[in-house]
Amino acid sequence: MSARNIARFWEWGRKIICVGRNYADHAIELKNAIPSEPVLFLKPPSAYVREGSPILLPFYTSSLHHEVELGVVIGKGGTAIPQSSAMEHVAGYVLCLDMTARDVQDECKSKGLPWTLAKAFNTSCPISDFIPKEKIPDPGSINLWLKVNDIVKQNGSTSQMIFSIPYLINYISEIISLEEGDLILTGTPKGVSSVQEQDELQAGIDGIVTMTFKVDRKS
Ligand SMILES: O=C([O-])CC(=O)C(=O)O
Ligand SMILES: [Mg+2]
Repeated sequence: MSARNIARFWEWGRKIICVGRNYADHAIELKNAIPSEPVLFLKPPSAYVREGSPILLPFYTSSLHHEVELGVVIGKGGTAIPQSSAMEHVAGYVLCLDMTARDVQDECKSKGLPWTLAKAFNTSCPISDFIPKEKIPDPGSINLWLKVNDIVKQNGSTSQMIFSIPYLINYISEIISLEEGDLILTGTPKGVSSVQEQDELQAGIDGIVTMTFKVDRKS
């Protein structure tokens, strides 16, 4: 049997752990409090979608939002990983979209219900090609951007994150053990907005990667 290739981690069926409200400007735009601890939720591996396939609008939303985020791919698992060695557990990165049915999330929030329908549906996690760790020596100071139909909507630096990548790896792994092939979505900067059928989403990390996805309705 050939060794598994971390560059195709999305095929392994591992978990996707998402951090919410990790940028103050995005917490403020949605009128949420700035968190004192990371806000966590999960997506299943069936949320992955790769370039060439569309992002499918769930039938139950009329406000599908884009959230561009840096994804951290775990290369070495662990429990209660100390911050000081956290980066040794990182294999690389991907650019991600945390697609969110915002109207459904608002309803869940008002009823005190979990965000599963808003965040975890099929194609809710578009990802770029795998970016080896060496290509991003300082993941705490890169620029993420997203355009809808060529109009810039999001443009933010990971230096604005409230909780750093080592902090998040330590915090998460105290609660949920991390495994090789897991992905951590680190939160979105401000500028989220809703997309429609046939819109084209383009996103990138300056100088590193770009990706393009079309929005479609399930036929
Ligand atoms: O739904 C939200 O706004 C929380 C979230 O995922 C983020 O901040 O990236
Ligand atoms: Mg998000």
